[in-house]
Amino acid sequence: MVDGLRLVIGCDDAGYEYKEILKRDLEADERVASVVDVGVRSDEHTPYPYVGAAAARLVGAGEADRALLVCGTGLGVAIAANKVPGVRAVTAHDSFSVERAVLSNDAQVLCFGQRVVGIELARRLTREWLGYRFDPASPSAPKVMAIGEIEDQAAGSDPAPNPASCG
Ligand SMILES: O=C[C@H](O)[C@H](O)COP(=O)(O)O
Repeated sequence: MVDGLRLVIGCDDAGYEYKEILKRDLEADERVASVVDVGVRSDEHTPYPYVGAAAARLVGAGEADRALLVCGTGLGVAIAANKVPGVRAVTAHDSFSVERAVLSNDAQVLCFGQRVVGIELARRLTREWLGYRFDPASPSAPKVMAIGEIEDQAAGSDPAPNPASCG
């Protein structure tokens, strides 16, 4: 993946104000190629699982590189997004966790809680997040692959993962 990230942004009604602010920031960032807004709009009240899953499906299908999601806590949208095959979503409200979410976990989805973190910190964390790229040759890569193997096994298509494969 190179610069020019294709992003998705979404929220429930508890995350709407932050979503709008972060969306404007992303649209103005030269590292961002596109931003697709999956809602909600100001007059919508779609429950967070549907918004989280809609954003994650675009990532899982390869139509977007990453998603940024906001709900009250950042927890519900992450749980919903993680139900989509191939998607790794995290909630992170500190700089180190945002860095490791990409560099250790190759997480494509970052989630914030509007009721948890201040807007200026959320904006800063979003800027930092855009600068990280997962290295598929790093020692973290086999562990990320193991997550996929566990997912395949849970879907009933693969044998139980072998911990030795993580080194
Ligand atoms: O994780 C859930 C979110 O915080 C959501 O915005 C609020 O959910 P609730 O209304 O069920 O508390």
